[in-house]
Amino acid sequence: MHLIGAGGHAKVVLEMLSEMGMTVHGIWDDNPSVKNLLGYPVLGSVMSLLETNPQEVIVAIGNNDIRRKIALQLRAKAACAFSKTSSISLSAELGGGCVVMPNASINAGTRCGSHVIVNTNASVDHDCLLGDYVHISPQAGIAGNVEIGEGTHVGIGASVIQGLKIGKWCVIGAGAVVLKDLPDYAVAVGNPARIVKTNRYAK
Ligand SMILES: CC(=O)SCCNC(=O)CCNC(=O)[C@H](O)C(C)(C)COP(=O)(O)OP(=O)(O)OC[C@H]1O[C@@H](n2cnc3c(N)ncnc32)[C@H](O)[C@@H]1OP(=O)(O)O
Repeated sequence: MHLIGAGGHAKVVLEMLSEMGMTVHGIWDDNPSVKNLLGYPVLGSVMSLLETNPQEVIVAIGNNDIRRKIALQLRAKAACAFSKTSSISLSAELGGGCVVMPNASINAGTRCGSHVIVNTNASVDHDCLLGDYVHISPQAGIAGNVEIGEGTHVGIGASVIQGLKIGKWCVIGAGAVVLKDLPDYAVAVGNPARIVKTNRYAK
């Protein structure tokens, strides 16, 4: 197993992989000034890893758009990482590359696409649908039957009430309380959440 990314998010993922008893063969990052992660050496750039045709990789980068760009270049199996303190329903379905952090919950009937992050203490309740590259930040709460489109970032401590449809590549600000559907690319903040701008970087 190889780990792409050597930042803070990767550090938490690395600890979870070690808890799971997985052997990490190498850590790779495009920032040459990062030399090691938790005592593991950083071996080189992402491209230098991809040229070796690795068998199994986890893209441990918190930024949804960067994670997507790297994931699209992968031919290797995208591995998942789960904290032993996370709670994932047996009826939930997760795609490749998903990461579920300590004390996060994913309840019955929820389906996550690929490379989804459910961060520390976040709660995704029953029958939700999370698109590829979604990131649910620490302490965020997603009620039942919520649909969240590809690449959307739900900020730390935000809440989304039941049954809503959130578009793709949205950003929901820290602590926002979302009471209505949001269109694609919306950046929404506050309680109740209001759209303040458009997220253009991923268009
Ligand atoms: C383990 C980890 O670390 S996971 C990472 C967790 N990180 C997060 O959850 C970060 C979430 N990001 C935010 O909340 C950001 O503030 C964003 C993305 C919503 C907006 O950031 P920017 O695009 O830089 O916008 P900017 O800071 O210019 O804010 C625009 C307006 O919205 C307001 N605003 C921004 N964020 C919020 C917020 N969370 N709640 C209320 N108002 C907010 C600003 O005060 C500003 O208002 P003004 O125009 O009246 O001055």
